[in-house]
Amino acid sequence: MLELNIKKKLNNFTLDIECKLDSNRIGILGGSGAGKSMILKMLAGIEKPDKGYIKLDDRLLFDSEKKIDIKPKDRHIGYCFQNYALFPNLTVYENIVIGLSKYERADADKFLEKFELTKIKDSKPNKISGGQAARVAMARILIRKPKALLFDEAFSALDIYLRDHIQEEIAQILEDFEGSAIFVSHSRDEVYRLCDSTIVIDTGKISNLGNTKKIFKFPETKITAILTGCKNISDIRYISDNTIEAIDWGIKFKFLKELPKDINAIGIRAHEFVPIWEEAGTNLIEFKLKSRAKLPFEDNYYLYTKGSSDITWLVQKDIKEKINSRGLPKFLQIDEENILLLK
Ligand SMILES: Nc1ncnc2c1ncn2[C@@H]1O[C@H](COP(=O)(O)OP(=O)(O)OP(=O)(O)O)[C@@H](O)[C@H]1O
Repeated sequence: MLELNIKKKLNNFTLDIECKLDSNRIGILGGSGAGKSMILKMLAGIEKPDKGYIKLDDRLLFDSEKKIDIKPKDRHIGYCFQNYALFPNLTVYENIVIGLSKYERADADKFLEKFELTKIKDSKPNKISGGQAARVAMARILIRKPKALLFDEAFSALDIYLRDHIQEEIAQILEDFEGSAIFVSHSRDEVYRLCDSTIVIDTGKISNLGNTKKIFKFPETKITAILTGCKNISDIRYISDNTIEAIDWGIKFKFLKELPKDINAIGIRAHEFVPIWEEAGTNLIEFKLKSRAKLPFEDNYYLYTKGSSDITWLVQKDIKEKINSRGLPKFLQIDEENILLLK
C-alpha cells in the first residue's frame, strides 16, 4: 500500500503527487527527468518533500505537519540501484554482509544457499555473471530484512536476454516478499510483468494511475500511450459526434459509437492495422510506403500519410507471408475498438 501526498520544488518544476494505491507491486513509468527517482529517494528518506506526507504499508514515514521524518536507516527499505552498486574490491560474501554486525551475519550462509551463491562466495563481482550479480544484490538487500523494496532502473543496463532472466528471478524472489516493491523504470515490459499497479508521471505530476493491465489497454493520455509503447499518435479535431479527423495523418475516422467530448488525440498501436487488398468497408487508410525495416521476427513499415506524420505498421509473420504472395495491400483498416482515445 502506498499513499503519497507530496510537494517538492525541483530545478525545473514542482513535483506534486497525490495518490493512494492498495497494491504492493507498483511501477512508476515516466520520461527522462519526470521525477521518478526523486519519488523513490523521498520514500527512502534520502530526499525530503517540502510539504506533505508519505505512507508505505501503513507506516507513516514522513509528515511535514506532524513533524515526522523517520531516519533512512529506520525506514527498513531496501534500495536496488542500476547495476546494483556492488563493491568491486569485495567478494560476493563481503558484499552481502558489509556493515552487518556479527549477530546479523549469522544468516549469511542461509542467504548464500538460498540465492545459489555458495560456490562463488569468494569471487569478486567482475568474475561473476550478470544473473549472479543480480542475486548478490538481492541477497544483500534481503538479509537486512527490509519492509519494502525500491528498484531504480535496476535492470535497464542489461541486455534483453539477461534482463528477461533476471526479471523472472526477481518475480520469484518477490513471491516470498510480503512488503511493497516499487519499480521505477523506462521499461514497459518490466512494469507490465512485475507490477499490479502503475503510476505514470509527467513532469512531476500524475498523468495516469491504476491497474497495470488496464493502463496498457486503455492508456487514456498521450504520455501514457507513448510510455506504454504506442507508436502512432495524432492530434484530432471533431467533425461530428462520431467522426474525427486525425490531423497529423489527414485521415477521417467514423465511429459507430458516440465519442467522448474531451479527447485531444488518438493512438493506434503499430500491430493493430488490418491490411485490405480490395476496396471495402469504412475507415480505410490510404498510404504510400516510405521505408521498411526488417526485424528478426517481424517487419516495421513506415508509411506516408496525407498529413505531416508517418504511420508505423508492425507486420507480423502471417501478414508478411500474405504480402509476399499478394504484394502490398491497397489500404489499412483499423477496428474502432483498437483506436485509443486520448486526452
Ligand atoms: N536535489 C534536487 N533538488 C532539486 N532538483 C532536483 C534534485 N535532484 C534532482 N532534481 C531535478 O528533478 C528532476 C527529476 O529528476 P529525477 O532524477 O527524479 O528524474 P527521473 O524521472 O528519475 O529521470 P531519469 O529517468 O532520467 O532518471 C530533474 O529535473 C532534476 O534536475
